[in-house]
Amino acid sequence: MIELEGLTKRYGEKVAVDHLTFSVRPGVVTGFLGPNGAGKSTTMRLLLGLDRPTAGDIRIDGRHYDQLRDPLNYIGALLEAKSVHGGRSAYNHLLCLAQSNGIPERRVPEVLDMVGLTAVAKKRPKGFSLGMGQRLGIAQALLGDPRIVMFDEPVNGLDPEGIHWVRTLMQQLAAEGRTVFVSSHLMSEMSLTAEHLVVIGQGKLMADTSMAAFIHENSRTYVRLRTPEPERLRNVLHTAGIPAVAVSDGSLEVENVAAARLGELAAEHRIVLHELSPQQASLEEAFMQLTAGSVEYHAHTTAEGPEARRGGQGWGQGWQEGR
Ligand SMILES: Nc1ncnc2c1ncn2[C@@H]1O[C@H](COP(=O)(O)OP(=O)(O)OP(=O)(O)O)[C@@H](O)[C@H]1O
Repeated sequence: MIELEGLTKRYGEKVAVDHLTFSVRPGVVTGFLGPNGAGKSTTMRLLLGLDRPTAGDIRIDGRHYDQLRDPLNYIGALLEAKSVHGGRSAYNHLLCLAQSNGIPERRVPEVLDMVGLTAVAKKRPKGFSLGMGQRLGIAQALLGDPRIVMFDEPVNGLDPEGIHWVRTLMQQLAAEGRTVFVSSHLMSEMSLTAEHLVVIGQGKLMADTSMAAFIHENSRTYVRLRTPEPERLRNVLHTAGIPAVAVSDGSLEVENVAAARLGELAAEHRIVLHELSPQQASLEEAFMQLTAGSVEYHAHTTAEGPEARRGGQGWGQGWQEGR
C-alpha cells in the first residue's frame, strides 16, 4: 500500500505537487494521469525518496522509504528508460543491483526471462532499442520481487506486442495481490489496463475513483438514433416529452433516456430505426473534460478541430509551451 498525505513539493515559486492525499491499494492496477507538467513524475520521485517533499508524508507499507531495509524488496520502479550503466551487460547490470540489495543471483535470469531479454543478457544495454531498454527497466523493477511496483510511462517506445505484454504483466502483478501504480499518456491503453484512477492537474488531486465511475462522472452519455424519418421520430419523442437533438450527420441524440424506451416508442409508431446505440465517452474524452482548466501547455490551432468544437483545451499533437 502506498499512502500520501498532504504531499507538497515546491521548486522556488513553482508548486509542482500541491497537498496530494490519496492511497494506492493492492490487487488492482491504479492509473496515474495528468496533463503535461501536472506533477506525476515529481510525485513518483518523492515516493522513491529521490527528492524531499516540502511538506506532507509518504508511507510505503506503513513506513518511509528511507526506513525500508531492502527497498527493492518492497517497491520496484521504472522511472526512466535506459537509466542503466551502458558499459555492463544486461545480466551484469542486474547482478550488481541484486548483490548490492541482498537479492539472490537466481532472480537475474528469472527476471530476464520474464521480460524476454534472455537472448541478449550478455549484450550491453547501450546498444538496446528503446523497447529493449524499457524491458530491462521493468526487469530491474521486478528484481526484488516487490509487493509494490511503480511504472512511469512503461509502454514508451514499445511496439504493439510489447504494449500488450506490459498490459498483461501489470494485470498479472495486480492479480497476485501486488500494488501496481502506473502513469501513461496513452489513454486508450490506460483504459484497457487500469481499474482505478488517480488524476492530478497542476499538482492537485482531481479524481481518485474507479475507471468506470470516472468515465461516467466526467462525460456525457446518450443514445444515438438513425432513421429514414428523423423529423417524424423527433416529433414522436417530443410528444413523449423527450428532447432529441438533430446532429449534422442526420442522426438524433437523446440524453437520460434508456435505449429500450426509445426503441419501443419508435416501434409503437412503426418508425424504422437503422441505429439505436448507447454512446459512452472514452477515457480520453472524460480526461479532457475534467482537466480542461488545469492544462498548462496550450496548442494554438488555426483550424477548428474537435478540441475547439468541444470547447476544451488542446491536448495531443502540436503542443507548444504557452507560458
Ligand atoms: N527539478 C525541478 N526544478 C524546477 N521545476 C521542476 C523540477 N521538476 C519538475 N519541475 C516542475 O514541476 C512541474 C511538474 O513536473 P513533472 O515532471 O512532475 O510533471 P509530469 O506530470 O510528470 O509531466 P509530464 O507528463 O510532462 O512528464 C512542472 O511544471 C515542472 O516544470
